[in-house]
Amino acid sequence: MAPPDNPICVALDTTDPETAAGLARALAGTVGYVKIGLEFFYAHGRAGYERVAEAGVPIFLDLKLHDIPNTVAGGLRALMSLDPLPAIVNVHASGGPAMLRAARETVAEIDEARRPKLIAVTVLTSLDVVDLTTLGYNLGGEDTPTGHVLTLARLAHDCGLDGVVCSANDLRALRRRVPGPFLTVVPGIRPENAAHGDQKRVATPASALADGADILVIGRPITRADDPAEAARAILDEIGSARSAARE
Ligand SMILES: O=C(O)c1cc(=O)[nH]c(=O)n1[C@@H]1O[C@H](COP(=O)(O)O)[C@@H](O)[C@H]1O
Repeated sequence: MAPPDNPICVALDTTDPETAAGLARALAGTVGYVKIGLEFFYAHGRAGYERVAEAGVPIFLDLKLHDIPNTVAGGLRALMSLDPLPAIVNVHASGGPAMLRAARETVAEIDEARRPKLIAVTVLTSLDVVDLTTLGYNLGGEDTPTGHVLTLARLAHDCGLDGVVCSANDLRALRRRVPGPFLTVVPGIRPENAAHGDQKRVATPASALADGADILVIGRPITRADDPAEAARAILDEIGSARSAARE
């Protein structure tokens, strides 16, 4: 799968439809995707989605489905009647192999040219090794969640999914150990000096791309800026400068 031309995906985490649609319009032409998540979709559903879609920016519909296979398939099938279809949809890899295959079969009902990419969330970027241990995961003495991310990524790959959501910290191991092409969508992105907020496993845009990210999911550092389009352009410039420096 070829990496997208513009890797920036902006998370429109708001319940205000004017704000979401206004951001999508302001960012059109500057970013590759916008992301609609739980907050906005629970508040405004299809109508809100269609309003954001009017800006013409491809949409990552981030609803992180996680349930029994039949329910996830039913939920995804309902989403496959959205117009326009999202470019990307996701489920939780920890829903297990039967659920992942059911999800894959459901999106495959759409013809290949229009079919949304289906990706799986591995370990949330808000969780660190202490959280995973609290949740009862045996990390085999490792001090990062990467081993668990790899297990879930291989599972998603073997079930026919198009890629994963993971942290930048997992990318090098993932690129070595999971065969490509496999889309890597990476949240927890923070430009130098930006507040981390609730994110625990973070990286700068340039380092995430250097380590193999295809898409960078960025919310608050762009949406809370005085001028979101300018903030997105500054991140693209930073990425461009880092790439030129790496080539020299
Ligand atoms: O699936 C996601 O997009 C996601 C997965 C993950 O592990 N971590 C994560 O932060 N996200 C999403 O990425 C966005 C990050 O937003 P900011 O922290 O504001 O940049 C939010 O919309 C999260 O829901």
